[in-house]
Amino acid sequence: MSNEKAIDVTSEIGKLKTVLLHRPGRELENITPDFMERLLFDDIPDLEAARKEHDAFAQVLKDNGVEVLYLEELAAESIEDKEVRQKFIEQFLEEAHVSGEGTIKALKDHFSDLDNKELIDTLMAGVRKTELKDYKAESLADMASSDYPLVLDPLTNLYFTRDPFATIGTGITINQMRTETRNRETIFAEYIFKYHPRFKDAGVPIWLNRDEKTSIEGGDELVLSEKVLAVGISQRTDAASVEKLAKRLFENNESFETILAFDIPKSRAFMHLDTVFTMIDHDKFTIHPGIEGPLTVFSITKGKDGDLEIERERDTLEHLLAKHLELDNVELIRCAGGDPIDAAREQWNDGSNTLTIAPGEVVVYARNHVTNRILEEKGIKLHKVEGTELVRGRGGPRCMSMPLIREKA
Ligand SMILES: NC(=O)NCCC[C@H](N)C(=O)O
Repeated sequence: MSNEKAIDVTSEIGKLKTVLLHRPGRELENITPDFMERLLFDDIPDLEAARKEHDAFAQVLKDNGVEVLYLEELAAESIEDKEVRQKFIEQFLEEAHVSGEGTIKALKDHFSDLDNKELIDTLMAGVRKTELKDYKAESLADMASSDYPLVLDPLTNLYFTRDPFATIGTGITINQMRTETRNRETIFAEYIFKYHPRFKDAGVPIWLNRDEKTSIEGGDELVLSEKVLAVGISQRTDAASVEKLAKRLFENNESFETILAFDIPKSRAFMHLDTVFTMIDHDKFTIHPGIEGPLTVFSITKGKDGDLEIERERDTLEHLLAKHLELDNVELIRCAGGDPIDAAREQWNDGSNTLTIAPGEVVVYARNHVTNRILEEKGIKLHKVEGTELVRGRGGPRCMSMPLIREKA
């Protein structure tokens, strides 16, 4: 590789160079109505249609000069060493709480026939009881009856690559996720940054790791500029994680000077900050009007002796963003223009969740036509993609992408 850094993201809007995606896999075919809520889905997607939509999304990125990397490929390339592969399987099964010696043995036999890519796809998809041949009950845990049809749960949310780890500057946070169902997603990041040839010797700092006691998810982590981050305190991210992140960044001399903590309502519709607020140009942001009333913003800066200086911002969001980003003005573009019915409908379908691929140029779901028309009227260039199946997991283009490298904005 050239002298480019492995990770380099100092804004939400600089031209996107390299991005990480996950093509929806068989995990979506292990969602059933009974377990849908726990798996964080609101409906059952059609895998083939979801893949078509996702491929079209990836194509838009490639057509715009973006290098697209796939999580499943990087993960497979990270476990080429036999011992690493073995360790990975052990850790994965342990964290999945697979119990029963017979079950574990049958799963390991099942995996032994698979090459690395097939293994990763299978671990992502989960394993049904009916897939295990030659299964012999050996322990009480194997023998006790259970109606549960899976021996290994699927990781249904992997195509939302934004959340399990997140890039900030030249480093990453490997996230302690809020929910049990998403926590194993971060094992892939652990192995990629430890063992993948592209990343292992690149000295990528890990600002927060997956064993933290408080949670944070990438949808709450927004890099507004080289100096300013916005982090949501949300249904998924604890205030304590924001403080830890601030300390780690300030201690390690990254360029960041201010963290704006956005305290947003804790609800499923607004699960992360990026479901209600994204940056789309130097001075333009999308926002869902539903959070403007209840929103409180705190600014966190470096205090004395390693302490943090925390202040509650009293100004309007426009003014405080302009002040911290050193701009004369900023414009907030309201989801569906603020119409209470259209805004609620379109935010639910990720109308505020844009992926910016260059200043003033974003990828959006075509279905949010009221918001899209307003963005176009404001001079934003839109790449519209279909998201009828993808949106059933409640995430949009920003949620489905993790930028690894952006040009300076
Ligand atoms: N950044 C995001 O808002 N990601 C969307 C995640 C959706 C997923 N079904 C979840 O509930 O975690």
